[in-house]
Amino acid sequence: KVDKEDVKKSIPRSSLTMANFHPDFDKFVYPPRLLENNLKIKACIWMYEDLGLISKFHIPMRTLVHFMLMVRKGYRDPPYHNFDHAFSVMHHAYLIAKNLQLNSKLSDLEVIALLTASICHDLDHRGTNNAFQVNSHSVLASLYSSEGSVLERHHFAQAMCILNTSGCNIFENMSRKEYVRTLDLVKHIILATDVASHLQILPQLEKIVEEGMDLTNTCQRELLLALCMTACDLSDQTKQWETTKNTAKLIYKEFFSQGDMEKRMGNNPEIIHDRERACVPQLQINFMLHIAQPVYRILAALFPVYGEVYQRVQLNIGRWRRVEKEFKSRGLPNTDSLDFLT
Ligand SMILES: Cc1nc2ccc(C(=O)N[C@]34C[C@H]5C[C@H](C[C@H](C5)C3)C4)cc2n2c(-c3ccccc3Cl)nnc12
Ligand SMILES: [Mg+2]
Ligand SMILES: [Zn+2]
Repeated sequence: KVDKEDVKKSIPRSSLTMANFHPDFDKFVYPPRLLENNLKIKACIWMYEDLGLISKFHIPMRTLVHFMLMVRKGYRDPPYHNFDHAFSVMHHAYLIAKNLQLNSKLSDLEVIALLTASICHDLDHRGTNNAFQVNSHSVLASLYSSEGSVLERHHFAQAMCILNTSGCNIFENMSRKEYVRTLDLVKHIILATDVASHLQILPQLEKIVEEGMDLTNTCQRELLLALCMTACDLSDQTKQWETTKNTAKLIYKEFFSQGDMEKRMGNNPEIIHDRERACVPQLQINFMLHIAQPVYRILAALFPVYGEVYQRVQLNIGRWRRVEKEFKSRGLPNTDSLDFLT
């Protein structure tokens, strides 16, 4: 007797509608950095499909494929701010949309804007931060420093270039009104990834937690989208220790390279960029306590199902505290020798 289940399992579920990247692919515990590179484009397309966005906005498959290939090409290869980071950020946006049932609280327009902003949010990142653009008088600074969020404005400009490339405009079948609104949302969400901007809206987010969220209010919907985007941008901190540890290695590799360049330019780098002065576990704990943890605490307060994500951030902070003690007890030199990270 051939069991029905066995027959179903034997059918190759290769069609897009039954993607099988991993049994936990749509769970908060899944670390997207584990997915092999040549499946990432297909996974990006699957995430739009699974959220019903391809049919809702009549996105031609060839357009979505061309768009994704152009986005991947639009990333450079610094240690951290590369396409792998963009993919992991988009994956967290997909998890939030799916597991927080955002489509019942936000419009499909807001969901597709969040997903698209996620994969585009660091386009053409050079591995140096906003302060470096200004101090080095980079071309980007000459373009955008008067308005602030120099890099983020460039990332959005790059996303617009891709959408304006023929055959790549995934929003082409939207009404004029929808199209304009979606681009405004993508811009708002990408600009929200400037941590300085996030810190400015933090008091308003705390207020929403105290007073309860009113999603009929457009400002509050846009604050929620900004919060979700920051949660996605920092989502490596919400995975198992291996991911958090590896991300620290990549981020500080990028930070210390910037510090080396600043020294060669005769400028004094921030401690966080100075391989001779930085104590990585301490800096990591500072970042998690003051920037990352509040993000996940607030999102978990607004959406209880997100509590498991907040718990994992807490676990990782505890792990870094243990590492910091180890670091100090061994009197390790403040080099960037993160290899000690067991
Ligand atoms: C692990 C980890 N550590 C991080 C430590 C520090 C900072 C950081 O920007 N600090 C600040 C500290 C003050 C106030 C503002 C503006 C500047 C001055 C610089 C923020 C980011 C960190 N970060 C990010 C990240 C998220 C968004 C953009 C860029 C990055 Cl790198 N993603 N992961 C991490
Ligand atoms: Mg960024
Ligand atoms: Zn980012």
